[in-house]
Amino acid sequence: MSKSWKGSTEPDIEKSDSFANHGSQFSGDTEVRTRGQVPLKKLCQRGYIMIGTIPVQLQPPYSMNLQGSSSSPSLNFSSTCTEPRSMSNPLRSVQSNIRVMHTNVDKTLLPDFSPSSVSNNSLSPAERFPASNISRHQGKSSCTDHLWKSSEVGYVKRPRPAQRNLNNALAGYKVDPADIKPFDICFRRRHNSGLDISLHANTKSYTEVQEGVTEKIILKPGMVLLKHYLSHTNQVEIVRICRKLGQGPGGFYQPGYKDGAKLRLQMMCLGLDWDPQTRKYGNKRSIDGCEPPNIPDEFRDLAILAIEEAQNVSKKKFRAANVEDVLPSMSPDLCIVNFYSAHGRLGLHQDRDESRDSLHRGLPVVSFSVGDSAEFLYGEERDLEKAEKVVLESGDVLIFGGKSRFVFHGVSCIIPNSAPRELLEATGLRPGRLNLTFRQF
Ligand SMILES: O=C(O)CCC(=O)C(=O)O
Ligand SMILES: [Fe+2]
Repeated sequence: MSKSWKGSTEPDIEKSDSFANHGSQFSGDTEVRTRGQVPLKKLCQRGYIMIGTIPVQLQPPYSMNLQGSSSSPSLNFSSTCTEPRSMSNPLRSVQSNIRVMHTNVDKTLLPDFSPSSVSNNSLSPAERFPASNISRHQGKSSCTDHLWKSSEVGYVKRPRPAQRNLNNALAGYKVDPADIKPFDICFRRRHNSGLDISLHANTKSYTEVQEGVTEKIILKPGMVLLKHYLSHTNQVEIVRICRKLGQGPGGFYQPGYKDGAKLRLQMMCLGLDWDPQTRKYGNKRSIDGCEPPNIPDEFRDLAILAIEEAQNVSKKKFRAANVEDVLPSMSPDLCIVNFYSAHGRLGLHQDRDESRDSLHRGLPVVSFSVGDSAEFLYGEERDLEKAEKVVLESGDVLIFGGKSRFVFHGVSCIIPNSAPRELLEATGLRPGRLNLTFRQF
């Protein structure tokens, strides 16, 4: 998303109590973000003293980056999501056209709607991300904190906070360990499903709510909803992989804005990092210098197949000589993964932080929903009164490109206890919703 979304109009943001102490962890100036070694003299200028050869930080944040708009009109969703909703689809048999995802993982939210964000993209992709930088790293993390290691079961050992802070300070990054502590989207005792699932007491079974051929709904030209497109196997793998990546270097964290407000979700970027403060993409994230994990091939393949499916239905509907004019193809090179807990939301926004070329061509955003359902709003204007509403359920894929690339959209609420029972039993997923949005920079 061009997370402008999450930015300025975000109604669900909460002010961090610890803003005074931690706000600038996210908003260092460009010097602070300088990659590689920071000259010791500069460290001292920034509030470090030297003890022997070790620079020690005296104060938290030096400079707050307050440039640009940090606030915007607040939009209040009048949420009605208090009850589980009945799922709309009748019983169907499992669709066959979705590949079962492989289990090998090659190691590996959000935008701005202000018109100015497009002008931020005035450089070509090549200028902003030279080819050498945009290629994904293979296997190894280049996180400044080289002590992070994945264990076989997918958990990570991290260095102690003091060591981590020192490493990052030396490398020019400022990290508040509280903001990057590993976030596990699943309950740890996943095999004790009786205990876990009791927290989702009203969950429905797939067999009650879906299974079957994908229902394809054209919401607007270029905007297609594929109901129940992701198979159970796909969804389980998505949870499993996101869980693992989310706890490693470059994994989930709760992002914040320049003004210290926090987004009401956990976010992780794959392929390229998206910075909610600058609304720009980059190869490393500014909080701790970690490179985003690669987009797993399985995810990419599913996203591409979903676009083809949406193109097929669009072609029929609009009798287009060239379906690319209605809904262009896209090869994802970045993915923003959001985990919304029960109270997660996302304000109305447009996704427009991708490259000028990508936006100009209307290359689509592909959005996967897994877990609890969400009330999703969309419309031509940033106006809640005029917005249309659709419920996105676990397994749904939403695609918006072409003329709908700049549609305003947001999540007004997460519907409690609406995740499929089998998914929870297979994964131990916590209450909440996993959303993956794929784009091409
Ligand atoms: O969670 C969703 O369905 C929407 C996410 C979104 O709009 C974004 O990440 O830009
Ligand atoms: Fe978005």
